[in-house]
Amino acid sequence: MRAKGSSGSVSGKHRGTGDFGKTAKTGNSGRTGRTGNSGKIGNSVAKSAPAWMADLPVQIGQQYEAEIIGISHDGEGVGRVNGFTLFVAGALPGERALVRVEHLKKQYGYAALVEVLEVSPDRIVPDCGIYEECGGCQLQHLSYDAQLRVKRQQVVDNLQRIGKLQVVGEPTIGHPDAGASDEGIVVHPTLGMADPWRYRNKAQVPFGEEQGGLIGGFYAQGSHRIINMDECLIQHESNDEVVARVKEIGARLGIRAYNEERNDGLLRHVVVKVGFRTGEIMVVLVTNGTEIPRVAEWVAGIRAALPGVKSICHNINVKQTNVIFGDETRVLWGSEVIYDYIGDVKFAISARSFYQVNPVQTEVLYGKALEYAALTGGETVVDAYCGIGTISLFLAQKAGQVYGVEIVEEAIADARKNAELNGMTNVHFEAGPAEVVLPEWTRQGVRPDVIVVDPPRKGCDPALLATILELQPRRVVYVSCSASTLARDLRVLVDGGYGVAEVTPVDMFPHTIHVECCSLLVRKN
Ligand SMILES: C[S@@+](CC[C@H](N)C(=O)[O-])C[C@H]1O[C@@H](n2cnc3c(N)ncnc32)[C@H](O)[C@@H]1O
Repeated sequence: MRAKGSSGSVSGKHRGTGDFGKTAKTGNSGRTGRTGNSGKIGNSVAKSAPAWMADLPVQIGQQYEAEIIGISHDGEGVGRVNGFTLFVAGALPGERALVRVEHLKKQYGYAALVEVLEVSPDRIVPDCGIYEECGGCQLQHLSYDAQLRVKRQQVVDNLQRIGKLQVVGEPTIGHPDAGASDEGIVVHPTLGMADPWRYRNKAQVPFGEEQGGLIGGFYAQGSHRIINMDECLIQHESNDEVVARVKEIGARLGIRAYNEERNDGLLRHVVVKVGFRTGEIMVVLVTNGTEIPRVAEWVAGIRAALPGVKSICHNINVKQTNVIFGDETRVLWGSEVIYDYIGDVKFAISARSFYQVNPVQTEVLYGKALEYAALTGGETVVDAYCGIGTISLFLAQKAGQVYGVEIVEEAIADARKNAELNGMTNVHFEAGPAEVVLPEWTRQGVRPDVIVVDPPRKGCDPALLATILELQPRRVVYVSCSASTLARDLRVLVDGGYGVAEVTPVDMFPHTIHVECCSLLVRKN
């Protein structure tokens, strides 16, 4: 394909915007002409470029027409030019686009989207006014239906490419065990949200100053520069409301924001948590200092903002770090915790405790895990990587005995408190690495009928998978936030005698590229 001239400075995340006819120009790219001066950028880079670069079919600074054939795990369009792969932020599958190469590796490169020449029917104008600057969402320029399709396809691709697993064409409805054969895995359509907005129950907003005024919002992509934000469309409305009120009160009281470079100023972050089912709100002011001036006025102002405020806390973080919380949290007013429910299970949420951020979809995900576990009341279940015990307690409602293991001691303390809160006595929690604790339980005679795993992105420890294969539970339910490590681990379990009955992707984070999955494996013999 013929190289086109460079159009000059196009930078940032370009996602064609505006009214899409046959072609669309990029959002803030300025000059997007298809011809122009290709000299300077290409030539200056070429002088210092390594020798292998000259042999590639594309060159830095040059423009090309690319066919966009997929979407990467970072949400960039995957483009092909003369058989070479270019990642193009803002381009969508099915599009043809004019792109300018910015960075090259031996096997692939990165290009800026200059102009969309053939627009995908799934492209939409993002609803959010700050989508271009903010790194929070990656897929707002793709219709929600298409997002769900793309997420399912990512799971399928990973199962096939990494797991070397066979996926049957279109999902079928049947008994969960029906697919536990060699015929192939059923990957269901992604379970999405009826209303995929305002789903987050937690906001963590950094504060700064602009022209002497207090601002709060998000960090511009790849930097620690704070951009002011009035609303975030994936946050619960009350979180936006609290942040606005904190800005107002801070400005009125002349509070200085923390400056990371100079390590001075007071207000660092405001963290807001809201219980979707209870309506209870917690506000945490994180400061660089032990005292908040005129604290009573803060408390009164925040309480007046929303009737649901049940807890106002002060976290002290005097370290020169970008870690949000410091070690000490004080209650300024109200309760130390707020409460929320997942299904019928009640959870206490403190300033520091982990809690799933999309409670609506958490119920969908755990509901799927419960369905796949097929509990009848007497089973022994192990929940490995259990966090604060959310899945354990959800399953304990239908199981004989549940054992939960988690490496973070504080999370296990929360899990025990939550079991007590719900009067559940058939759960046992232990802190430690799952790959060490599960073999210990085995030595003590624990024989699980079902093992549920919900590991971090890196997937299950090989020793844990080996123990599962030794224990041979009838069912393994694998909850995953990374399709690639899921595929790798499923291959190990399949080689060890399990059939993958089915996989259900669940959209926990609409408009972002992330996808969670719940998979059912059934022992073959
Ligand atoms: C994806 S989270 C799952 C949390 C929980 N199941 C939930 O839904 O809230 C993964 C958890 O695994 C824990 N973890 C990481 N490595 C671990 C290990 N080797 N053994 C046990 N837990 C581990 C992390 O601390 C984290 O809480």
